[in-house]
Amino acid sequence: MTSTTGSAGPGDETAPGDDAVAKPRFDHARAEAAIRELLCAAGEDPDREGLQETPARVARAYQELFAGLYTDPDEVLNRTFGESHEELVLVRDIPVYSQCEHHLLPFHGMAHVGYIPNEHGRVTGLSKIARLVDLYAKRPQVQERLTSQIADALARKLDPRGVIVVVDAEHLCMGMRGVRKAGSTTTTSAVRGIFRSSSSSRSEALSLIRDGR
Ligand SMILES: Nc1nc2c(ncn2[C@@H]2O[C@H](COP(=O)(O)OP(=O)(O)OP(=O)(O)O)[C@@H](O)[C@H]2O)c(=O)[nH]1
Ligand SMILES: [Zn+2]
Repeated sequence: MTSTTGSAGPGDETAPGDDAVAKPRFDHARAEAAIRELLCAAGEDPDREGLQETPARVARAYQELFAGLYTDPDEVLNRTFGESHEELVLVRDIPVYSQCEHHLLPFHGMAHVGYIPNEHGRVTGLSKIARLVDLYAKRPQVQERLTSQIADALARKLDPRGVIVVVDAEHLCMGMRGVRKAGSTTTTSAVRGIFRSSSSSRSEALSLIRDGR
């Protein structure tokens, strides 16, 4: 099994029993110590009653929020099946919760993912598309990279005629701090194949994404 993240990344250790390829995993003890240290740095007392279990809780939360670092995207898309459908398949309004890699604050919104299968009609289960979005969202991210990683994984595994991905999201680092523009949203798109070369295919998909018709 190959790792998705190469050699760099948090918890960069070999999982027990996997001596063939170094597979990164979340280092819970290290994360817990770091959260305790952060509380100290903020002038808090990590031993006061309300905070005693916080480092362990936050470490568990981050293990979940960064779970996408430890899953191979190719595994998610390994199960495909033949279905003679050579028109658009579009999954709209997939909820996205990610963390901006600059501030480790959430950005959240919706992803819309469409593709046109190739002439062999290889399609994937609809849930696998939502799993793919989750996998790339659950890691320190920027919205542009999230969008293109989803498109590239689908292009690589399904060899479709085209892929279109649109993500609309609000970044809390722009709302609750810094420039404080709560409610502003960012839209990113990535198009591959026919959606790049044909403006009419792209417009049709975009209007389905926006209006459902
Ligand atoms: N392009 C892009 N920028 C992002 C994303 N998430 C956060 N940012 C931006 O990353 C930038 C980081 O800017 P810096 O100047 O290094 O950090 P900063 O001083 O905290 O910036 P401010 O947020 O402006 O206070 C900010 O402009 C954020 O709005 C993202 O997904 N894509
Ligand atoms: Zn940010």
